[in-house]
Amino acid sequence: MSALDIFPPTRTAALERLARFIPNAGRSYAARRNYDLGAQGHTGVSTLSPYLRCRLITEAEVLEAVLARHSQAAAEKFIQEVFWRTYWKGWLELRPGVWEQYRADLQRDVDDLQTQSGLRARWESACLGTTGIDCFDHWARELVQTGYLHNHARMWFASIWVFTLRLPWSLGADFFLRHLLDGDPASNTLSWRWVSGQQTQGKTYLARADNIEKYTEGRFRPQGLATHAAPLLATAPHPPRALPPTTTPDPALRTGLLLHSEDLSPGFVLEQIAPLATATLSPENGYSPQTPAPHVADFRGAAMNDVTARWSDRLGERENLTTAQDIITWAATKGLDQIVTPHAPVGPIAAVLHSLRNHPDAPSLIAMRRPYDDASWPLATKGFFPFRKHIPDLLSRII
Ligand SMILES: Cc1cc2nc3c(=O)[nH]c(=O)nc-3n(C[C@H](O)[C@H](O)[C@H](O)COP(=O)(O)OP(=O)(O)OC[C@H]3O[C@@H](n4cnc5c(N)ncnc54)[C@H](O)[C@@H]3O)c2cc1C
Repeated sequence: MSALDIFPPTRTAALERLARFIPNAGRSYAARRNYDLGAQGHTGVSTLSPYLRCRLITEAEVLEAVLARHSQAAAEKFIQEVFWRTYWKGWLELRPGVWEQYRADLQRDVDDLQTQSGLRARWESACLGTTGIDCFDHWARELVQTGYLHNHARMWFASIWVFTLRLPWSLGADFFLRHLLDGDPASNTLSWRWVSGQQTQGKTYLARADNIEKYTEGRFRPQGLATHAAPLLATAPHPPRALPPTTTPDPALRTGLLLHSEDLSPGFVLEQIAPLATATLSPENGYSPQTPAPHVADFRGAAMNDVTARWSDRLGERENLTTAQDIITWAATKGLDQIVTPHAPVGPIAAVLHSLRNHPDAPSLIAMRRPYDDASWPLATKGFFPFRKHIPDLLSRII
């Protein structure tokens, strides 16, 4: 089955998946979430991540549905995992330089692939799943075929990549970003940093054969894994910035709506505006200097078609754009005074919007942040454990 057969890119598919999962979101999730039973057996987890990633369904909707069926205590573990996503998004949003640093490190490592044939051969073998470490090879192929990996497999895979195969962490993060349907600048970059010991200073994650054997129910017991995981060279600390303020649209102005795959639930924007025209923004690959798997762009493109079809009576004419200049031309052609868009967190879409803002001919750009993000992101100043203490309060305020 292809990635898009497993993850149909529609909101209907997301809602059906959520409904199927809800009965298991309580204590059974806590008991089963760490077991990776193979591509056909990811039943202990929700597999909602591709949908949450582009907000075909939102975190608030998922949490609300879970809390309608389970108590907060029973669903504590699942709720915390959703808030891991929220925490990583907020953490990176407060420190956009970490994404820039990753992009620079990655470009350097990709350049090394051109000049160091030994490194290139080891990297290709890891990406093709021909290292001889059976579990690792299996996950490399599962990722390429399905666009998804179980969380525990991601942790083991990243650890083996860094500490056993001794490959640069940024090339591993890039391999994930080019293939995961849920590939995310925040969750992916920061998780790889966490495994390799750069996120929580001095702490690394070591994949152990007995742990892999237990949580794959004996499918694998790899030999020859690294027995030590010394943290990679620590990077300079990144003090958090304040979140930039948001502005509100002026309903009296001629308004265009700009949609993008960072947030495909535009209801909260359409409560405030009646757009004369709508454009969808799909920048040329800004996730990687290398070619991404076609299923990633196909998923995002189809998800965007799904949202524009569902909201068609509210959107006016629709165009597809890729650059800041395209947006300026579109706004001029339609005579727009104001462009309204859901806020795009750190990543390639935010980069296009940033260059639009700096362009002298650009119309005013209003990026609307959700109350969920506004309430939670500023709390991601330290580690997850201080952040976690706020979850009950956040739930009472935003759900
Ligand atoms: C090296 C590495 C790379 C990762 N890269 C990504 C990525 O690019 N995009 C991404 O969405 N997640 C990433 N994760 C986090 C996590 O593995 C996935 O979110 C999870 O496996 C998705 O499966 P699920 O929807 O079945 O999760 P469930 O267990 O059902 O959890 C529900 C939701 O909570 C969120 N979530 C769960 N666990 C985590 C976590 N540890 N960190 C952040 N959010 C979490 C996801 O949105 C997920 O859909 C990464 C983890 C590691 C260790």
